[in-house]
Amino acid sequence: MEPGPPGGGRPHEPGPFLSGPRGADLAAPASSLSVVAAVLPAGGCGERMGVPTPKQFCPILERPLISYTLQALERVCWIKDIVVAVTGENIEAMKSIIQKYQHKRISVVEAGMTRHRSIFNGLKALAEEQPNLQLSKPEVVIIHDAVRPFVEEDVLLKVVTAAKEHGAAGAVRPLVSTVIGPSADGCLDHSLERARHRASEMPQAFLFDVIYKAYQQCSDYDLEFGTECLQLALKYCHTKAKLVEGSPDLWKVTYKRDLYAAESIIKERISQVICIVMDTKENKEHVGHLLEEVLKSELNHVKITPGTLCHAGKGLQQIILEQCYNFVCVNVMSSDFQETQKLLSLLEESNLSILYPVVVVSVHFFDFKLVPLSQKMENLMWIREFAKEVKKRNILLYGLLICYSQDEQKLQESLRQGTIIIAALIKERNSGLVGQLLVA
Ligand SMILES: Nc1ccn([C@@H]2O[C@H](COP(=O)(O)OP(=O)(O)OP(=O)(O)O)[C@@H](O)[C@H]2O)c(=O)n1
Ligand SMILES: O=C(CO)[C@H](O)[C@H](O)COP(=O)(O)O
Repeated sequence: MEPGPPGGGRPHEPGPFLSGPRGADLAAPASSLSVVAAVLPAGGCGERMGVPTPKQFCPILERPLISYTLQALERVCWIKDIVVAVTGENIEAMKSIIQKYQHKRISVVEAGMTRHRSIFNGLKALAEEQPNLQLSKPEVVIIHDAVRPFVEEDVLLKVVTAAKEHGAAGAVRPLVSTVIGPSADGCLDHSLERARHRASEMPQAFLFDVIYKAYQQCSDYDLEFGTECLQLALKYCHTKAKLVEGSPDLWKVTYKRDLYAAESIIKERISQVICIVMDTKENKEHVGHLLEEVLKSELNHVKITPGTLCHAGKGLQQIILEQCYNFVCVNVMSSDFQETQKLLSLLEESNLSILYPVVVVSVHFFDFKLVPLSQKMENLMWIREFAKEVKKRNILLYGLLICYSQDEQKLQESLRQGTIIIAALIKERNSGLVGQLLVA
């Protein structure tokens, strides 16, 4: 990964939840003087996923799942240190992920044979001086599974604030299915009243001294078979955890289908804003403006924002800050790819595509009556070369040829067809289609 321009920081997390700079609308935990750290157990083998790669390293849009979880935690500026526990054989892979995706404030420790042992190793790294790690004991520690990528700042804040008051806190969800207890002969012994029970999810937070003492005292049986940190705090420190209602997105990626669900959520989040760039602003009759209007009316759930490539890309910098990962570039006035090439250079210079694939649809209008199709196609075939080049930087370039007609009705029909194609390209982010020229 090549470094970006000076000051061109890594982009923010997309999604409907952040309006300004990361977490600007959320205050730091109750007392802003408290030091908060996080421990992420990531040393499992993902048996239930049924694939050779441990699920935390499985790719979603070509980036490992764990990187999304790290991103969700590191964007919270009041979390000082994030300790990740991975198996010895994955330590180097983990370090490369941290470097490649420019994660900050992360320390890596060796995982244990069970989740509880991995968490304990993370806590030890925070409590005791470690030769290669510069960590200090926090007042509050968050524990969060590396395979729950959609944790939001508001729930982290809620569990931390509750942990400061109660000693321990954890996110819960209503049960989806009823929990039943079977007897030894495989028959129903008893069932729990669903409305009176909750599913324990993550994140959880603890006063550090409470959870560390609990882990130091707990039995080998607890470390081997236990699945609930809140229970350890109760059993060994008599600390009754406060339960905080969490969102459905906190679920744990466990089975293969969960990877598909996670990918859909991520794609949905990064498809909410489309920037339309064109080589003229003044002329309202410009066909690019007509396309903009159709995009706005057909994709009314998406924010369509005009972008400018003039003034050394200042307009684009702003759009990058607004977490836009989709660009429609209209080439009309300039020669075939001039505007698209300008846009691609600016995107390549920025760090926008480090975390998510950026879609660029290069739009070209074409009047059958004026230019022979073969001649136009010959020029546009260059798109394949450009696409191959920018794919290396995680930019997905597609071409779209829209038939231009003097007949207004026909033109509107082509524009609507073009909009459908643009929406599909953005939604799918299909890397197999890069460099293809689609016709509307
Ligand atoms: N020895 C272990 C086992 C699990 N974990 C971590 O604990 C979290 C939740 O555990 P789980 O979903 O059970 O993960 P796996 O043990 O990997 O999955 P499976 O039970 O299907 O094997 C995961 O981030 C996992 O990597 C860990 O750090 N160390
Ligand atoms: O949901 C949880 C809350 O405590 C844990 O993630 C879960 O219990 C871990 O167990 P396992 O590793 O066996 O899935």
